[in-house]
This record gives sequence, structure tokens and C-alpha cells, in this order.
Amino acid sequence: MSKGVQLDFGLGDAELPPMTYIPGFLDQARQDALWAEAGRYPFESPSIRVYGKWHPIPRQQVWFADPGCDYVYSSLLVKALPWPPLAARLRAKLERELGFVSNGVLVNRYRSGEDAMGFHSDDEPELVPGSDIASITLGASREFVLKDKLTGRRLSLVLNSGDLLLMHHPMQQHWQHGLPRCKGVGERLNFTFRLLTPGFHGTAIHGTASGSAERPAKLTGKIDR
Ligand SMILES: O=C(O)CCC(=O)C(=O)O
Ligand SMILES: [Fe+2]
Repeated sequence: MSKGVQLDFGLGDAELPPMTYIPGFLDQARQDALWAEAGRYPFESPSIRVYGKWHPIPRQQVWFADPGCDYVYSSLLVKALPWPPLAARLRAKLERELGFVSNGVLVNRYRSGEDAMGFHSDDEPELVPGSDIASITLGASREFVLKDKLTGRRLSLVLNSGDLLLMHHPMQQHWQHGLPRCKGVGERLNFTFRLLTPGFHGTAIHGTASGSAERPAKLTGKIDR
């Protein structure tokens, strides 16, 4: 089983976000195979409304999950698509080796350093309360920045290809995270495995009805990620 690496930000344990960092969790062969599979994923850049104007999100994404695990993310209702084989194998590896249980994975594709993700917490109501999130990176190395919600203090670490970062409960309550723009870097993929309450948004039907639909108006316009 892989071991976590102690992150040293020069802070006491009590001040650190609850995370486990496992560099090199995926070997090169697994990274290459997953990268090739992701070349066939139906990525989309849905538009979200920010202060009344529509903008495509500055990256691409796709959501694979068990039936009934639709997800409202970045103010969009994203239907669960069936798991591709290697993404499913990675989910099983997380469960087998770390006891980490999930029923969906959000894959983000950052085409270049111009693509990014704004500060946010992954605290949507359909996530099972108290559950953790497992993040796996492929491709370009990028800075992952954490911001303490109370003090605004920032910490950052570089996530490299093959790395695993477990974000433990209650990290999302106290910290935001984001991926700033970064000039001159190549493509990066990030897989975040999550545990949702099945049926939270009604019954999902797998099939051609994939992609995104706008979520109810009261939640649009506040989210810049
Ligand atoms: O790309 C990353 O490393 C972060 C992704 C993320 O925060 C998310 O999908 O919620
Ligand atoms: Fe996130």
C-alpha cells in the first residue's frame, strides 16, 4: 500500500488542511493507459452565468458515475455517464489499496496553462456528509493553491503526473482550493473521485441524454469556477 508523504508548510498540524499526499501513486504505464483512454472522453466546456453574462468554463470536464449519481457542479446539472474501463479500474484501486470508496469521478481537462479553476470548496449537498475526495493528476505539473476561509492565508503545492491528493473531511468546510493559470505549460488532466448520495437529483437514466443542463436560477451567477 502507498504511504502518504508529510507536507511541510512550516506550520503546526492543527493549522494544516487535512490532506494526504501520495506522490507517484500511478506508475508510468497506468498513467499512459489512462491518458490514452481520456483521449476518447466526451469532454465539454459548458457555459455558466456569472453576473448575468454567459461564459464557457476555462477548462473541459466530464462526469462518470453510478446510476442515480447526477451532480450539480459549477451551477450545472451534470448527468452521470457510465464508467469507462480504466477510470473504473482506478476507482477499484483506490478502494482496494486505501479503503477509499467513491461512486463518481469528475475529470477536468486543462488544455494549456490558460485553463484554470477558481477558488472553491467541494461542498455540494449531494456529496455524502463526511466523505473525502481523491484527486489524481496526469500530464503537466501545476500549482494547487489552498486558501483558509477564515484567515485568507494561502498554501500551495505542485501536483505532478501520477500524484494522488486525498482531501479529507472536514477540509472543504475550512479551506478553498483552486488551480491558477500558469503560462507555458501543456495539457493536464485531473480526476476527482467523489461519493454522492444516489438519487439526490431524482432517477438517472444512462444513455444519450448526457451533458449538462442549467440548474435552477437561484444558484447561477455566484460561482466563478
Ligand atoms: O484540477 C485540480 O487539481 C482540482 C480540481 C478540483 O478542484 C475539482 O474538480 O473540484
Ligand atoms: Fe475542487
